[in-house]
Amino acid sequence: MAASLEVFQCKVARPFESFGLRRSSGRSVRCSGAVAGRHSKSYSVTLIPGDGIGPEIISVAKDVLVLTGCLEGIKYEFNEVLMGGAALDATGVPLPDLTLSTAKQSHAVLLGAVGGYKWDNNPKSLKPETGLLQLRKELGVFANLRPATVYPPLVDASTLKTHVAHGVDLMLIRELTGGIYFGQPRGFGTYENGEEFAFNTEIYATHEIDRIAHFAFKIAQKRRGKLCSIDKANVLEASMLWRKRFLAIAQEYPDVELSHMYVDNASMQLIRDPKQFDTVVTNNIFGDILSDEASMVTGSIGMLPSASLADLGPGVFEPIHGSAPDIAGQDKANPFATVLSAAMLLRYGLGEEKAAERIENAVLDTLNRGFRTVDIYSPGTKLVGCKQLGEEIMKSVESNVPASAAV
Ligand SMILES: NC(=O)c1ccc[n+]([C@@H]2O[C@H](COP(=O)([O-])OP(=O)(O)OC[C@H]3O[C@@H](n4cnc5c(N)ncnc54)[C@H](O)[C@@H]3O)[C@@H](O)[C@H]2O)c1
Ligand SMILES: CC(C)[C@H](C(=O)O)[C@@H](O)C(=O)O
Ligand SMILES: [Mg+2]
Repeated sequence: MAASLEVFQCKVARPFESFGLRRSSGRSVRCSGAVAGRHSKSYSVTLIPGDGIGPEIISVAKDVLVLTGCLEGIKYEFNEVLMGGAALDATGVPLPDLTLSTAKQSHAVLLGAVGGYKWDNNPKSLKPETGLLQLRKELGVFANLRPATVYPPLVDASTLKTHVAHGVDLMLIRELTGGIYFGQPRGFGTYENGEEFAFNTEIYATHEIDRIAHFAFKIAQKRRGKLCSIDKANVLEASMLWRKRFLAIAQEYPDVELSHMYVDNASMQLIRDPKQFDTVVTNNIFGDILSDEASMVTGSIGMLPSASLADLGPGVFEPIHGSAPDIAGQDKANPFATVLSAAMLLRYGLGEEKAAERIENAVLDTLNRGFRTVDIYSPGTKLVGCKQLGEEIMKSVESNVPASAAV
């Protein structure tokens, strides 16, 4: 398998001239001289399309990144590599060495999703998802930001009542490299009577709790100063230590109001009154589950992006959803979560705040202009496929209507 090095080139479907882009050969495009001349910064980005709808949504997000770069003076060197099922088929392993080394050497990783029916019965070491977990662990991306924002034009897409969903803006922080996902011992066994058993270990060391706690308090400080830690400290020892450490570390953040909630209650409160939450922090497994739940408050799992960050080194930016094998290859996938992940890549991975805002403005503008994929469609809006939605997002990137001016 070879990484394809692509310097600031992409395939887009609409007339590139209107974006200040020009065709170089075939369907590839580059920035026109005038636009390209403004480039001052250059970053290497590892692209991992993965499986299922992964390639469809990554293609849109890449186009959006390139166009935004043209307009904001940012240049990328893209390295596209394999992971998950695609890597298993090509190389026999879910995370090839080349993928890991490429990711480690880059400024940021933009990921689609992995997994699919074909590999569902593989042994654990040969599952596509194992490649993703290895990548997260190897890059040390312990802090996973999953923002759930209800965009006003999408309030009708939420399955919740309008007054419940309207105005929701919460940041779920998930610990990503510890807990039951990685805890030892784990495995399968057989009792003497022949009955099979299987087990996993929910385990957190103090340093793992402390670093996610400091991270969460700092994010809460930048938001509305409210942090809710979600655990199961009435039952689980790992949660008892989690709560003890959060209480201790809270002393260092007197400006943040810390509260605690059991995970079963939290899953109910998220649906009852999601606006009560500002910043939420939880462990690996609870964060996985609660973020899928939070996504439906916003209208669709196709709307939630994520940023996975390490103390040092590249972050991983990916939608929270999976490879959606049920709609793969049908041009039905919602690319917004991946496009918003590209915005998080610019903000948290590269420190390019203005470019991140341009993409976020474009998402809101595209929604305001009425374009929807089927998962967020409601009567009176315009139903389009993944590709066409990508083209509409590109138009909005170019026009850059600020969110404050949005209708
Ligand atoms: N980060 C990842 O790579 C990741 C995350 C979750 C699941 N997975 C894998 O994905 C595969 C499928 O898992 P699943 O079905 O449980 O979850 P999923 O998130 O892939 O799909 C759940 C449902 O949501 C829909 N959906 C998901 N993303 C969508 C989008 N962008 N636009 C429109 N609809 C969308 C799907 O069509 C499906 O009906 C499994 O192999 C799983 O392990 C991977
Ligand atoms: C695919 C799987 C390993 C992954 C997880 O459980 O972390 C996914 O569900 C997610 O939310 O990113
Ligand atoms: Mg998940």
